Amino acid sequence: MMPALPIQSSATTEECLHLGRLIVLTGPSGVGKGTLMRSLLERHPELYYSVSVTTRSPRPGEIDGKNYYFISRSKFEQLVAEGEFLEWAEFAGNYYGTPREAVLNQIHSGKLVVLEIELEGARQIRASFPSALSIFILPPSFDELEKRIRFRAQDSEEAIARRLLRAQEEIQAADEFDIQIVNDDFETALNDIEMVLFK
Ligand SMILES: Nc1ncnc2c1ncn2[C@@H]1O[C@H](COP(=O)(O)OP(=O)(O)OP(=O)(O)O)[C@@H](O)[C@H]1O
Ligand SMILES: Nc1nc2c(ncn2[C@@H]2O[C@H](COP(=O)(O)O)[C@@H](O)[C@H]2O)c(=O)[nH]1
Repeated sequence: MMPALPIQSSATTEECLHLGRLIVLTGPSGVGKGTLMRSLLERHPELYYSVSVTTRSPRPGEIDGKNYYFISRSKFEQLVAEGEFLEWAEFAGNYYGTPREAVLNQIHSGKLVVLEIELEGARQIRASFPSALSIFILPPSFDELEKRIRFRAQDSEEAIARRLLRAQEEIQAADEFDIQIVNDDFETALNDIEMVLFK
C-alpha cells in the first residue's frame, strides 16, 4: 500500500485517486445494490463504504450516521453551496450526496472506496474521476424489479411509482458504465462483483 501522505492543495482530486481507488455501484432502485453492498462489506471489511447525506426521512431501522446522514433540505442546499459534495442529485423527491472530504481522505490513505449511488451522481463521478471503476447492477427483468421494491415494503405507493418510472430511464443507461452485472441469483452477482474488484 502507498504511504499515507497529507493531501497537497496542489493535487487535483483525480491525482489523489492514484493512491487508492474509487468504485461506483449504481443501478435502479430495488435492484439489490444495498443488499449486495452489505454482503460485500461483511466479506471485505477493508473496503470503505461512503455514508451518504440525504433529505429523505429515515425508514424503520435506519440509523443516522450508519445508513445515511439525515438532514433538512435547507442544510443540504447550504452544503451544496459550500462545495461539500463530491456529487449530488435529486432522486424521487429527495436530495442525496456523497461527502467530499471523507471520501478523498480515504482514497488518499490507499483505501478502496465504494459509492452506492443513483444514475445522475454516477455520471458526475465518471466525469470528474475518469479512473473510477463503475459497475451497473441490472435486474433479471422489470417485473422482478417491481416485485423487489414492493417486497421491501418500505416506500409509499407514490414513491414506488416514482422509482419504477425512473428505473426505466436508468436501465437504458447501463451501457455508459464499465461493467454490467445482472443481480438474478444473489451469490452469483456477489461473486461477479468480487471478481471485478479483487481479480
Ligand atoms: N438476487 C436477489 N434476488 C431476490 N431478491 C433480492 C436479490 N437481491 C436483493 N433482493 C431484495 O430486493 C429488495 C431490494 O434490495 P435493496 O434494498 O438492496 O435495493 P437497492 O438497489 O439498494 O435499492 P435502493 O436503490 O432503493 O436503495 C430487498 O428486499 C432485497 O432483499
Ligand atoms: N447521487 C447519489 N445517489 C445516492 C446517494 N446515496 C444513495 N443514493 C441513491 O439514491 C437512491 C435512493 O436511495 P434510497 O435509500 O432512498 O432507496 C438509490 O439509487 C441510492 O443508490 C448519494 O450520495 N448520491
